[in-house]
Amino acid sequence: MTRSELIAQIRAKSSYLCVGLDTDMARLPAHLLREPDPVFAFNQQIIDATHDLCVAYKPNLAFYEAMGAKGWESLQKTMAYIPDTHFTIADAKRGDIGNTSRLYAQAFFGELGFDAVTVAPYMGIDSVQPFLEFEGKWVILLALTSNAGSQDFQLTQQDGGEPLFEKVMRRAQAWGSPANLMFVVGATHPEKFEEIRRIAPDHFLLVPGVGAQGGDLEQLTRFGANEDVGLLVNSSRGILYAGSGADFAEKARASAQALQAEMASLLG
Ligand SMILES: O=C(O)c1cc(=O)[nH]c(=O)n1[C@@H]1O[C@H](COP(=O)(O)O)[C@@H](O)[C@H]1O
Repeated sequence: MTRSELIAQIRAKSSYLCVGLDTDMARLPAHLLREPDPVFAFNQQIIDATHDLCVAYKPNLAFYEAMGAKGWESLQKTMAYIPDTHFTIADAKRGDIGNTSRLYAQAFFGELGFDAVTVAPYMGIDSVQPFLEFEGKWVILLALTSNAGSQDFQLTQQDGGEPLFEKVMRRAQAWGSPANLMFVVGATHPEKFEEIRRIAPDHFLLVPGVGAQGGDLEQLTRFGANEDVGLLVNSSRGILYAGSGADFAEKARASAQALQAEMASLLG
């Protein structure tokens, strides 16, 4: 999906919501465990209940890989079920020597057909470039993550006083463009969004950390939105597990709807 197609979807739906498909077997409603593929059955109902409210889906690979070959099958079926109108993100946090990154890119973009993959910047340009070389696909580079451990490296000051995550954002802008590169910035750092927009005014930001991790949608939108909106805000557990019974999909919809309604009002 191109940048302008993504922006058109956001405008049409007044939504920059990404639903995280972190589908955990241990948290599925009991009645679904009788299905031949409970993970896919759950995802199907979540997608049916939320597709008009969101513009993106982000399966987190760990939840599928943990189930071996069966998990991979559930992921393939889920990808085939997500409507073409939606931006799809493989949350895989990959990155390796170029030779290996090329095959990760083939797996997520070629084999599974995702629009985007999350990539760790730690190994530098040649670990990221093979993903960027895929025509029409996106890298979403980890910049400032939502977890407490973001203090350990990302927020440490480099020579010249800038934190490491800012150096990553500045340097990576020479590798890709706003048409194929986004950055991950956690919703748990609302005070950083103003500076981040000075560094990267045009790039989309994938913002996880609202819902279960407590990030504030109003604040991150006020400081993080640009004239194209420029945000994809993810919620996983807050939507998927809003209910735990037979009505889980209705509860998920209500949770997604509350976020979308707030987004619509913030977009004016
Ligand atoms: O890359 C990510 O998506 C990500 C980056 C980050 O800094 N923090 C973060 O929580 N995530 C992912 O975003 C999702 C957040 O899930 P919830 O906290 O349940 O909404 C999980 O799939 C995380 O792996």
